[in-house]
Amino acid sequence: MNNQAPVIRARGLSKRFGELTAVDGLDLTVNKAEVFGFLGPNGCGKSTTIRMLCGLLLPSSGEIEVLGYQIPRDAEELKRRIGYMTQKFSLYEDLTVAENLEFLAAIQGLRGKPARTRINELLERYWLGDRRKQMAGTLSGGQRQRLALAGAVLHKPDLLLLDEPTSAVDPQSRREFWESLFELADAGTTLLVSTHYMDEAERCTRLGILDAGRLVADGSPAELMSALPGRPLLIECSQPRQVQRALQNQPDIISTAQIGATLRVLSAATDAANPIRQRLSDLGIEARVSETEANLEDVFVSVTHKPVTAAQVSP
Ligand SMILES: Nc1ncnc2c1ncn2[C@@H]1O[C@H](COP(=O)(O)OP(=O)(O)OP(=O)(O)O)[C@@H](O)[C@H]1O
Repeated sequence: MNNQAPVIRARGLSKRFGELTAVDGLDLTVNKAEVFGFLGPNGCGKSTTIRMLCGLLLPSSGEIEVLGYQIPRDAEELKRRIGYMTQKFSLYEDLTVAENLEFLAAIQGLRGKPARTRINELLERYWLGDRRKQMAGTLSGGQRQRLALAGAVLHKPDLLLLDEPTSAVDPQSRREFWESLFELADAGTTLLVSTHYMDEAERCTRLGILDAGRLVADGSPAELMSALPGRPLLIECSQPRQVQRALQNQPDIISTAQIGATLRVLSAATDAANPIRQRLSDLGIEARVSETEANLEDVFVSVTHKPVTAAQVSP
């Protein structure tokens, strides 16, 4: 494979389940050593896309090339070169930490000293050295995901596909997990990670936002934020709900979200502050309106027209 060739290249990728189009004409390119984030509302087609890219699910139409392999035709060869991990713990709960990795190594034909060396290295790297004899079923959420990651990279894959790997873990474990992902990317592994969390999305080198099976934004977090149409504004007031009602259904207002006593408003107009000040003053509402820096939540709301839920915002 030529070094310049993308690691993942999908064109016109679609998946239909009966009447439902889960993935709709997706064009996607992921380059070597990128940490490509897949962000999108529930049910927008992230898992379905990842499963097609791994060769686990047949597309209804479209072309996929991963690491130079045509998928689904070369899916068996591809499996040896990729790691795949989901939020659901897929290892054996009644085997110990070390036994799980030994089992995976044996399946991949890695035995004896090379297997022991690699397993010890992974147990150290993923802070599981003192847990090697513990049953996997008794590990904490964060430890389970670190074990699953160790299992997914045991055979040193060139590409790692992770489907919401941190959904079931606490914020501290999520940060540690992401440090491990960056170590892998630094060593040349390409990563595609789906997530619900904005703080994780912000850390990706490039992001694709999916909505109803379509790619509605693609770029680095900084590029997406600078391309945001219109302006985010902060409105400080004593009655944010009253202000929210006053601005709802106004032309140019894309979204309003209450954060404590402040209202965050996204407006499609470039000079939105003055008309808003005027409208609130006409209604006799006292408020301080100021422009603010765009963040990824603004991008998400503007391209999907869906609110960001509390669970998606960094704790
Ligand atoms: N095997 C299946 N049969 C029928 N419908 C399916 C199947 N798999 C997925 N879907 C539907 O396809 C759509 C996309 O699902 P998918 O799991 O890819 O979304 P997602 O973006 O990963 O969602 P979430 O963030 O909630 O995990 C959903 O409406 C889902 O119900």
